[in-house]
Amino acid sequence: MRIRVFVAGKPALDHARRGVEEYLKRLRRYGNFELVVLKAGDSETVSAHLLDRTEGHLRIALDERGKALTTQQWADAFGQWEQRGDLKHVSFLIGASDGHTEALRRASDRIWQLSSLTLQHEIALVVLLEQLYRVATLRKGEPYHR
Ligand SMILES: C[S@@+](CC[C@H](N)C(=O)[O-])C[C@H]1O[C@@H](n2cnc3c(N)ncnc32)[C@H](O)[C@@H]1O
Repeated sequence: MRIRVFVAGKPALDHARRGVEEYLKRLRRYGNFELVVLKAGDSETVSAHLLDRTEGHLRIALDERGKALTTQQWADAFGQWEQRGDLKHVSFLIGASDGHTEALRRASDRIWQLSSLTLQHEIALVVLLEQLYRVATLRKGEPYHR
């Protein structure tokens, strides 16, 4: 199962770029994680590209209005997806400055939040990668998550 994180535009904020690099480096030990950076643009364009690039994937739209889950619930969801023999790609989708379009929300399998606060998209990316790292260590029984 390949886990992809999609974001529009390379992180420009220095602190976000360093956070992204750090968690991607840490995630390398845990298998198939990839960050895909799409061209930046308005919500319509970015959502259309996200849909185009994730055809056939299990799509998780990240959105402040989404469902709030615990880290353990994220880990349980990963476990269930792995049990499914048919699931090759799970993709996490971060939206543009004005968020995801309604079409993308409808086409997503899950809509999850990272918090109920509105985060700048590069900060949302760092929080998401840290959470994926946390889930990976939790599932291996490693002591990072407590
Ligand atoms: C600046 S936010 C967009 C805010 C926009 N007003 C909206 O209604 O979605 C850009 C992207 O960052 C991600 N994001 C920001 N805050 C988030 C949160 N608390 N939980 C999950 N994703 C978030 C989402 O993918 C969002 O589309």
